Amino acid sequence: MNIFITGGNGQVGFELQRQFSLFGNVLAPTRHELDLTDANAVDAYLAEHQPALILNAGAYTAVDKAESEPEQAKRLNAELPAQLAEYAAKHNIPLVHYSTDYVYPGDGETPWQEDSPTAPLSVYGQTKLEGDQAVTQSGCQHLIFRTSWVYAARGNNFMKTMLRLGRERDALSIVNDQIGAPTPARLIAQVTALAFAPHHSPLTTHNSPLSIHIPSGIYHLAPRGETSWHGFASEIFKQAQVLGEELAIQSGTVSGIPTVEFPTPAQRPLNSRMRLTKLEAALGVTLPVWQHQLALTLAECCEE
Ligand SMILES: NC(=O)C1=CN([C@@H]2O[C@H](COP(=O)(O)OP(=O)(O)OC[C@H]3O[C@@H](n4cnc5c(N)ncnc54)[C@H](OP(=O)(O)O)[C@@H]3O)[C@@H](O)[C@H]2O)C=CC1
Ligand SMILES: Cc1cn([C@H]2C[C@H](O)[C@@H](COP(=O)(O)OP(=O)(O)O[C@H]3O[C@@H](C)C(=O)[C@@H](O)[C@H]3O)O2)c(=O)[nH]c1=O
Ligand SMILES: [Mg+2]
Repeated sequence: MNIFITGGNGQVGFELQRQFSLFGNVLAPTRHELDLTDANAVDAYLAEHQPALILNAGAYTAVDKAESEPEQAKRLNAELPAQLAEYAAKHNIPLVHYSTDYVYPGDGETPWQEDSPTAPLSVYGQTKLEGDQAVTQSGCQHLIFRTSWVYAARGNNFMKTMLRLGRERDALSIVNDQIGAPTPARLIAQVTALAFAPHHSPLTTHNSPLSIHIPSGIYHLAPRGETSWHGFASEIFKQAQVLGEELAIQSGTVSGIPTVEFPTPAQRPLNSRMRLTKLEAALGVTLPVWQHQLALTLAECCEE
């Protein structure tokens, strides 16, 4: 059975390749093998490989650049998921899709729920929302995991930017009024796999490893707890130092600044808090706290 992973070289897609290789034959074409902006090529790929499951981790994730490349962002973030969902509905196969805290307006301090009103502040957020809506409306079996602040030992992310800057500089200013939860790509892939692998007992009827065993819908997926980007950066430096990283910066010397002092092309939400109870209840799990998840990820990239 073929499992088609888009964006398999990205942060989430790579970890999905690890987890789902137990469940079937993983197909994860690189951008040279399959250009996801080419709708005809995607159709031809689907027709040739007849996947039994699609995990859509491909996306346009350059938040600032999306402001000046809205068409490209829309193709990857809105039209591609619509196309995959249409295929999934027609062939009665499940689709997993990934979404973002940037679909929410970011006001207030109350954690968002999956059915909270959306109001994206950026092109990236708007195109991601259109993707979510297309998947929801397609009628296919689906899971949409809304996650936030994704990082991993490989790929481009805030943690790796901070490790690089922390080696080069002895002072940094980081925004302290955007609040959310940093999520390791590996946690996202583990949780995705759990949604496909129910506990078996000899008394239960066999479930296919390629069918979803929780209701279709949107689920928030992040670790427990909350912090700011400044808090995340400070914790990265504190933990990296303990692991023996040679840093020019001390965790205590990172200055916190308001968003208005760090102008960027795209506006980002101040409140990215997300309630996690829907996912925890559906899967029967307790999500781990973000600090311990950071330790696991840092150990991977700070180890000599
Ligand atoms: N990163 C984050 O902080 C967050 C991400 N998400 C969502 O999670 C999902 C996964 O994100 P993440 O793993 O971080 O993203 P990455 O940017 O790490 O990976 C995206 C993948 O898509 C591929 N891709 C992009 N354009 C094309 C194209 N034209 N043809 C073929 N492949 C293409 C990239 O290929 P290549 O490797 O060649 O560039 C890459 O493998 C996305 O839906 C994202 O919106 C949600 C919340 C936070
Ligand atoms: C490098 C740097 C960033 N910042 C700020 C800018 C921004 O508000 C915050 C994080 O920077 P980033 O560029 O990593 O942020 P960004 O790329 O917007 O991260 C987002 O990516 C998309 C794909 C998502 O879906 C979101 O969940 C979120 O993870 O830190 C500083 O304050 N100082 C700095 O030196
Ligand atoms: Mg980024």
